[in-house]
Amino acid sequence: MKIGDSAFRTIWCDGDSRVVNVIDQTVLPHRFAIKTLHSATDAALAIRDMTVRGAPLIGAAGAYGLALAMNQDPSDAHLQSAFDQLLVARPTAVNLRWALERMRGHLGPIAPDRRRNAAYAEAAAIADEDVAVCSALGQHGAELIAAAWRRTGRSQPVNVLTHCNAGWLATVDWGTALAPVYKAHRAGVPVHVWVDETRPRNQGASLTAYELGSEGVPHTVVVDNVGGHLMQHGMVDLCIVGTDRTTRTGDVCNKVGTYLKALAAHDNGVPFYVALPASTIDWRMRDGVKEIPIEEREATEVTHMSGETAEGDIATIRVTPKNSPALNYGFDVTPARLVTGLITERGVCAASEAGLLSLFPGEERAA
Ligand SMILES: CSC[C@H]1O[C@H](OP(=O)(O)O)[C@H](O)[C@@H]1O
Repeated sequence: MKIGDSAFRTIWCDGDSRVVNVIDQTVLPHRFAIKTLHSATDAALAIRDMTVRGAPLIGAAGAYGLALAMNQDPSDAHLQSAFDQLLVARPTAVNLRWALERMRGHLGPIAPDRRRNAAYAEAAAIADEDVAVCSALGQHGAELIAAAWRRTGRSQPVNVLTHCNAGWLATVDWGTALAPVYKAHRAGVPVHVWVDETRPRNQGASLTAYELGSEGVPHTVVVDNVGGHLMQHGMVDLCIVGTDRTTRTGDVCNKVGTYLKALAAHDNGVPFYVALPASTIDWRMRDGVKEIPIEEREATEVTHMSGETAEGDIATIRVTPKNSPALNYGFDVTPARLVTGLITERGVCAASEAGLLSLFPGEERAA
């Protein structure tokens, strides 16, 4: 997507030097900085510290992390050790395992002395596919927004509520939950987005607002807990969120707080959609609440906040008493019964095994 007059992806390879560049998302929106990755360790740290974040982007970063590993040492042992190091960088987004397993499966049969070029090519293919897939799901989702606009008699903008950041910064480009918003906006459908700030890392306030502002999409940043009030007062036409892992039965794991938005939407008859590429479906799992690993991050993400001072400096402050413990679960699971539909690159389906298999036949074997 565009930043100013320049088009960007979130991750790209400098072909000559074989290093990997990423937008440093820890300093947005106050700074725009590029971080260069030279090794699998750099990639693992970038995933772990959320320099790069968002399920599809985490997958692409893992893939390029293995390419960087093959650039250093293409041996079987290093392929496996880099795979293991990258896999544990963050536990919830299934895209990381999906991308690493795809890369290892592709590289394993190749002679070590021919792995480097093959690794960069496969990582680039994963990135390019993500762009195409998110563009396609954006088109399917845009039709839902256009239908909502028609239901208003084309008399007012469509109000979409989203949680966290599932925009182009969470993918290689376009995004998942925001891809339909961008496609609708560019097609002339008036849309306004309620942006959940999304404590504690504030991906909504810092990243979603930044993206929407750069694209000229009207939006309003709101505190996480106002969503239910907005829905009670008819101020939300539909919710669209992303996901880090969706089970074959349609249970959705997403940034913590998503489940509470889904409950409020269900209680107020507001359609609740989840946008996801196939790489986010975990066909091995059936019960999201029981099976999906929920990342627990450092308590300091809750007890402290970072931002820009009046002087333009980036500062971090404590927002809790020094001796108050804090608990920081990063995700929660929304049961399929609360999900109106899943927006995928192949179309929109019910949040159910039958719905997913109607779009992705042949996955029965993973039952
Ligand atoms: C398109 S996946 C976006 C997904 O990832 C975010 O989590 P995090 O920022 O911690 O990587 C959040 O769950 C988003 O919905």
